Amino acid sequence: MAGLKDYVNSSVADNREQIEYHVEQILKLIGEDTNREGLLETPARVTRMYEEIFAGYEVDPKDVLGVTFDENHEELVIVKDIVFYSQCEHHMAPFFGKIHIGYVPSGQIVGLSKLARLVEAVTRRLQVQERITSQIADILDEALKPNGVMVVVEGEHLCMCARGIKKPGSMTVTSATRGTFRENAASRAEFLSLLKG
Ligand SMILES: Nc1nc2c(ncn2[C@@H]2O[C@H](COP(=O)(O)OP(=O)(O)OP(=O)(O)O)[C@@H](O)[C@H]2O)c(=O)[nH]1
Ligand SMILES: [Zn+2]
Repeated sequence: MAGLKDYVNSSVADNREQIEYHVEQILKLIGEDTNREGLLETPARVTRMYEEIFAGYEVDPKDVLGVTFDENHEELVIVKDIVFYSQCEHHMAPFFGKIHIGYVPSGQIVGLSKLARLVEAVTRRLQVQERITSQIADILDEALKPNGVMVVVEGEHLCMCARGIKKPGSMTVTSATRGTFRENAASRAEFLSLLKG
């Protein structure tokens, strides 16, 4: 069997058969009968699901903000409540919630849908919440060179609810600030007050 490094830069679509094979092995190893009717299609279903939940590997998040527009608006722009679903890299268990993105342009704006596309590209892969938060802030900062960026992520982690410490309902909140939001408490306060509205 090929070693892991042979698969660097490959994706679910390149490896469907192998993934199906290994899912079937896991089903056997947990004591299941892989010939029973309900499980016959499960390796293929799991592989199709992986194509969706790991679709981020097909995209370079930096490419999502490739098109920007010249615009003189230099006040806060926020897109809030962008729903995300990701997989924690420690347990491969889902975590999900909402992402709020704000920036103060400095000559360049970006199509609003591109912010949601950026969320998809960054979250549809194995992640930790902190890295999602800082990657979104850094990619926006790099692409738009704005006066400031602030990202807040609220996530519920199934690895903390369904297993381990078992604390359903606990919410992890992470934030990243760049530029004016890092330097200026009033900017952070304005962003947070607009999230409440
Ligand atoms: N910082 C951070 N931790 C995460 C995230 N997702 C999962 N974790 C944590 O990753 C840690 C992995 O800890 P380990 O001690 O290696 O694994 P474990 O024995 O399964 O840990 P428990 O969950 O405490 O049972 C756990 O504390 C998880 O809560 C995340 O997005 N950010
Ligand atoms: Zn986890």
